[in-house]
Amino acid sequence: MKTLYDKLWESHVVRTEEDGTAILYIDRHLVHEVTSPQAFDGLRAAHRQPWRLSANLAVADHNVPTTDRSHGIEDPVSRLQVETLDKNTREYGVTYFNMNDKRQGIVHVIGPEQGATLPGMTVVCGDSHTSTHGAFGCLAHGIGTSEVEHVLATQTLLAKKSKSMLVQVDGALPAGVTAKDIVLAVIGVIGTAGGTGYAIEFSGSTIRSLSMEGRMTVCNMAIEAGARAGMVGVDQTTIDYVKGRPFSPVGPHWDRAVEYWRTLHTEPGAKFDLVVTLDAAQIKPQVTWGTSPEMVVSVDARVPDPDLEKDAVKREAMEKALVYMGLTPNTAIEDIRIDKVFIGSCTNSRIEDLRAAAAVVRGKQRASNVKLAMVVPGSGLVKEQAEREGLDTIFRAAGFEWREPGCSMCLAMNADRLDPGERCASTSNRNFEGRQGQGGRTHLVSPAMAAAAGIAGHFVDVRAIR
Ligand SMILES: CC(C)[C@H](C(=O)O)[C@@H](O)C(=O)O
Ligand code: SF4
Repeated sequence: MKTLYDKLWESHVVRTEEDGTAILYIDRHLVHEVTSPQAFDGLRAAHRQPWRLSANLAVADHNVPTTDRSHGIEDPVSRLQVETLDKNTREYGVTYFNMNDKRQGIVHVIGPEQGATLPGMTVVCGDSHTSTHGAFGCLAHGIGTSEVEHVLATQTLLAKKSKSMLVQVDGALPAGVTAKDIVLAVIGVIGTAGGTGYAIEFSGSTIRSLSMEGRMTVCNMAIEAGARAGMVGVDQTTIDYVKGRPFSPVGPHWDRAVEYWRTLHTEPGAKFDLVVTLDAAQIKPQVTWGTSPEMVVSVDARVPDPDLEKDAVKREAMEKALVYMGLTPNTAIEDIRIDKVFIGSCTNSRIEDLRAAAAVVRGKQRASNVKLAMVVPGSGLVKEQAEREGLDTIFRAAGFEWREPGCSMCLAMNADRLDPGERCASTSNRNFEGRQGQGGRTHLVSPAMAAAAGIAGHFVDVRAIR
């Protein structure tokens, strides 16, 4: 009996050495400006050409401004980064969505949106959140810059098979609880090292009931649980999403593909190295309080007290995090006031996320203590769709800024950032020290929770305002 991971692995192994090192064939290589310059330099130095040009798709996302782009990029570092990708993709003929192309967006949003990510593929990118694409029944993970060069040159990757973990979530998701809350709750249970050495398959009736957007949110954060890859088996939801996208197969190719894709799930009785189960009914909206995604509690809880932690290492980490976050133990999460709101990132910038946030802010006003609330769509196409639905008008009327697509304040490689000491309700995936700007304080939440915090000025339980 095979797991989905076994099937994906076996169908891509070119050769396995005695020590288990394998050469994996790569179907899709996504490229962005941060991790590709040296790879292209290496290719150039070795007088090599990309092995299979059409497997590559490039986009600029991390360094692009989210304000008017018609005059280019002001910051010289970001400008050089993006111009280098412009130049490299032109020189090698790689398909590229430049920053003024409406298909441009965060690499993990545009891959699926374009149908460049298809079930059964191996998908890599020089970016840790490539795990997102596993939502399509893909084996998808991040690679380093030297591996980017290797994939460009050979269309293969050296890899070792991971252990397998099943995260099984069953039951109906309570109102106001989202895919983001599921994955934060999972990380709260297994910890940020819990997935180390594993490929995680997310399964169970709750996961199956999620849209593709929700499944992507869950797989996106598999990396924050320490796993290299996260994945979900293919079902009708997957196939419906993929149909008719620009890079998707058509005609007889489509039919044959669908037939194969339907086999991409774990067989009943297949064994996993580790199984973790969660009851969806027990999951509440989640808010991180610390500087690691595992430092997370439910919105109706309080900031934990390190004095109650028996493990000395953990206690010290908690104390340090609380100092950085400027929080006092036992403060009710709902009493934490915020300065900024960021709705965006490859975790939560898809149409469904923007709809959920807009539903909360509709007809209301940003709190006076919230200096900035920004909504950054994941791609130009998401932006266009949202505008068709009037979501931009709802956000603007509520005092939220409506921006151009990109990574933005998820990691502050562009002009969007927190000032030292500022506290942010953010829909992104990492709350590390300085992640959103030096000295900035990040609380990870779902889009609805971020929107609600922007209106109230502090965290509130979205279940209460529905
Ligand atoms: C810049 C890039 C290499 C990085 C990653 O790998 O994840 C970034 O996207 C992030 O989220 O920290
Ligand atoms: S949105 Fe954030 S997490 Fe995603 S790729 Fe960009 S920087 Fe990385």
